[in-house]
Amino acid sequence: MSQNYDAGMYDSVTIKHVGELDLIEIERPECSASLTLQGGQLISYAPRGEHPVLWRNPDVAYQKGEAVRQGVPICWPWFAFLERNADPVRNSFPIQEAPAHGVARNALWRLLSITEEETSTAIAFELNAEPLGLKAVVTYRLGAVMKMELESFNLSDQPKHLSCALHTYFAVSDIQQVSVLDLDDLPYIDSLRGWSLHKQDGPLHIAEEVDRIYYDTPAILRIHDKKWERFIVLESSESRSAVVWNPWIEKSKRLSQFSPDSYKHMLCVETGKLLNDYIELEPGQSYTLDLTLSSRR
Ligand SMILES: O=P(O)(O)OC[C@H]1O[C@H](O)[C@H](O)[C@@H](O)[C@@H]1O
Repeated sequence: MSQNYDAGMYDSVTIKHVGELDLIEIERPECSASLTLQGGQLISYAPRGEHPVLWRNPDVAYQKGEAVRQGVPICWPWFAFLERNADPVRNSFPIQEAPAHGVARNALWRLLSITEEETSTAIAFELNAEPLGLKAVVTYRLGAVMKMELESFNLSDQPKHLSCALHTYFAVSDIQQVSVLDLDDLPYIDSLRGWSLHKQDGPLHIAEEVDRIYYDTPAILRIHDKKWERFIVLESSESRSAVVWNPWIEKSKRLSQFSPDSYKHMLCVETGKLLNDYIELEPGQSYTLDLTLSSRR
């Protein structure tokens, strides 16, 4: 690893070079996981003895400067195309040709700390986005559950408004066997139907391309997987919006690092601060978005 770091200091941590990136691998009695400094990203996570919570993409490229389509890419400090964001977010970043999903996921973050705790390993990364007047720190706690916190800091002397998403690729047995619970009655924007507003009726079953932003989401969302007889539970005390995305057949053909059949084995539920649920930061202020993932019978 290019950064000053001695893997030998930690029982649960090893470093592996894959493609062009270094992966930090965690093996503990409670779980296995891997992370990379690029994107400050969690790449894999599986509680011991269980199906992985995060999808393992067989086509993933570990290339410098290219987002890794797996795990939890961090979309920050805006989600999707900047021009699709609320006015205060757009106005905070008066830049030409803003990259989709912000600047964090392709950038090299700095390792801040690794701490071995009694039942988890904690790892923190920092991204100094000085030109945007911002800094981000992400902290992961990897144990029988996965806890992460994404802190955004306003380093500038102007108020800043930002959006973000924890673009989580979940592993599913078979996309036709899963449903997303806890969305009933919620409003959502459907980006595949001209960004029109709709209302969810019952659990969400995926049987075609889906790309939606749900509002007013509760603190807990669940993905029910009938075949694997499990619920993945997403908990966030701060997020009130979430994207649900599956590219299905046609869009899969246009995606990088994605096999034609991969849509059957993944589902993105992206806990976030999106559209009008954006983050407001006064100069010097910070904000923490939290997410806990667990797998239950
Ligand atoms: O291909 P990417 O830039 O990684 O984006 C992948 C997907 O991210 C989100 O889920 C968006 O809602 C989708 O519209 C987009 O296709």
